Amino acid sequence: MAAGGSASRRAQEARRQERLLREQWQAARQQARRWEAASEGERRVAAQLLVLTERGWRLLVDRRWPGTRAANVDMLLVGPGGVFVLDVKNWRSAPETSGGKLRAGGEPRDEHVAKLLAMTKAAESAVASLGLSPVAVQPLMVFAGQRVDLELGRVRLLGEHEVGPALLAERRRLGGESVRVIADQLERFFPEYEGSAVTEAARLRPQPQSQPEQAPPDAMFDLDGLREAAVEEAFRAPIERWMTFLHPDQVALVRRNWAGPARISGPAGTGKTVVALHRTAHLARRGNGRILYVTFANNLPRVQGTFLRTMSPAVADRVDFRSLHSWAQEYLHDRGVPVRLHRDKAETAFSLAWKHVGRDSCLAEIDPSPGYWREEIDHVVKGRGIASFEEYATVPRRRRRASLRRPHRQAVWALYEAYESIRTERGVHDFNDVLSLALAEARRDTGQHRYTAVIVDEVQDLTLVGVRLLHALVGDAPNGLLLVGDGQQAVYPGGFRLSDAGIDIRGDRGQVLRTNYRNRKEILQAALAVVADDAFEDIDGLRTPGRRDVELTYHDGQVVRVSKPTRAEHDQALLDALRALSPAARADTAVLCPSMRAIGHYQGLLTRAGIPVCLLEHYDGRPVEAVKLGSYRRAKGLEFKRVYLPEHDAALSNDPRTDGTWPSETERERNELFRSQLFVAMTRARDVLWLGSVSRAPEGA
Ligand SMILES: Nc1ncnc2c1ncn2[C@@H]1O[C@H](COP(=O)(O)OP(=O)(O)OP(=O)(O)O)[C@@H](O)[C@H]1O
Repeated sequence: MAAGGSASRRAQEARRQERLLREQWQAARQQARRWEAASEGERRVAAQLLVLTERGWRLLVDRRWPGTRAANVDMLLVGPGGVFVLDVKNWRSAPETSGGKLRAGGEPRDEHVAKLLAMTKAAESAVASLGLSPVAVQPLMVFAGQRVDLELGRVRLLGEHEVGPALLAERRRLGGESVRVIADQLERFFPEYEGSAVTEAARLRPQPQSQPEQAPPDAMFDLDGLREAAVEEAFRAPIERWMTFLHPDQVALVRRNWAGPARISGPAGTGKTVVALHRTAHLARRGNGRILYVTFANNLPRVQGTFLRTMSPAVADRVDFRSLHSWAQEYLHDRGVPVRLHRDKAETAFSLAWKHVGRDSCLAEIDPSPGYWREEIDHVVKGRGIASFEEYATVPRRRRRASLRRPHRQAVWALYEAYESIRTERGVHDFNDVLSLALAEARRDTGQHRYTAVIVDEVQDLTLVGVRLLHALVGDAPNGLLLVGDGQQAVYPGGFRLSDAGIDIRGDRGQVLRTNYRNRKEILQAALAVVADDAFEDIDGLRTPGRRDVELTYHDGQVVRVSKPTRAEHDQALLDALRALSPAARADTAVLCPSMRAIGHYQGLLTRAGIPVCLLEHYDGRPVEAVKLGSYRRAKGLEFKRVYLPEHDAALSNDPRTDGTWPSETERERNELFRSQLFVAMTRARDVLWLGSVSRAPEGA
């Protein structure tokens, strides 16, 4: 990803790099020539790598592998591109890979791969306490005298000619100080090898050129590859810090072996997604199987896929980032199961059912709006896969406020049956049907499991059937199912417990993160104030108070409250605030709205004002110099430096009637859900949270 730069700037940089590299290459050749015990091929490999030491890399050569009696590690290289564990091979035949196996000269050579992977694991352990993610530690086999560029699982195989450019082309992960600290740590962990023929001086420092030698022409080395990579490196943007460094406790979760399904929970902004992404990359690098990373929302998988590709490009093609419903549809299609998903026709079927059996039933006394009963069918009846009235009659309706007595449940059941009969008659499926069909299919699917791991982000948004489906894909396999989420951020009605899904998470397989790395203190406090009175039940069945204890990393945030008497003035204040931002600042800014109608309104407003807008449904995580615009729900899992919430309190009827009771249980439930959504929207802000209100003067005032 080279950023910008005119052609002449690039040409200039190329000439500068060429000059520099020639000098560095001469010095490196002379230094490597002093390594008498090494073969000529190994010396040439070392010379390439010594060029890197002039560019901020540290090279450790011939180190002892702790925990083994006499084994050694050929080279460890630490630099801007991360940590590399190198095994240098002087084979006569070129390596070949096929079917995940390594061969050379017709002979299997897999034991070399296994050994290198074990050394890499030791290096990962050595740096885990520094918070370095295992995705930044990579095994490399380098072949003296060969031209090679292959991959075998997570191991990269490079020829002596390719290794230098490949390492320079690595994304920048580490700054100078990190390189120093990590190299020092590795030096301590992998001590000097006593039998080493390489002197300490040669190992670490370029030698003074006391006896200048004219380096002979070297057929294997030409500067083109290195120069190209060096120019690219000079133009590349630095990578986000979290893509390399985590808290050591987070690294431990990334690397942990779990004997069965596991769960990571924790309040907003505590790094759940970051840990899930690093773990995904780690599992993908460790094995050869495919991994499914799934969320409920459509846009989130795209964004997370972009992050993973940046963080660990080598394994990105073995991870499917999908929304649950699109994955389920594709799965059914692959299995030859016909699906006729039609949202509008299903909607019409429900409207007819409501007209025939709902509207005049006892349900209207509890809530006259058909929406509430549609949710009951979607999230409770079908979402839980309830197949008989007897089951529905006694089911605990989690996170549903209105208490339904038997006649009400009978009326719901009649409405459900009417809906199902009209829907079936019209030959259409709704979203819940897609998941139920996929679950039935997955349970029948006795063939090869297509995934070795399934990672579910924002699990609290799924229905019970959705979770059962994902569980069915990997069962209770070790490191198979990982559920990541936070019940406080549930933005859909209804809910379930893990025990309802037959998922048993015990002991260290349930982990809680507690340090918020995203929100400034003021922002988090404002957000927690919204849900302070809303205790919630998470999927483990635990009840937690709304105002949770969270450890905070950052302070000095800004909560800006703007209240105007009219919508026009309110909107003007929003535009003024957005106009004051530079184009680059707009790239990290979001305007979030509670409804589609509001999104339409603000899209028009911003566009007319000449402020570029990128709708969240089109956002894929790559930087774009436009203000992001979308619903509270679509903002799930994302974050922005600045978040603007126009008319944020318009839908909050936060004042119970004067006698302290709510107008109705269902209205209370709707308010609670809205507050959760607002909480999610507010906690997307890192540094600035803008809260707009229209404080219309009371009638007649
Ligand atoms: N160890 C860390 N050091 C610095 N920043 C971190 C660390 N862990 C996570 N972060 C940052 O904290 C922010 C929140 O992380 P993340 O989105 O993973 O949290 P989350 O728990 O999934 O949040 P939410 O539930 O609100 O969606 C991100 O900017 C992430 O880069």
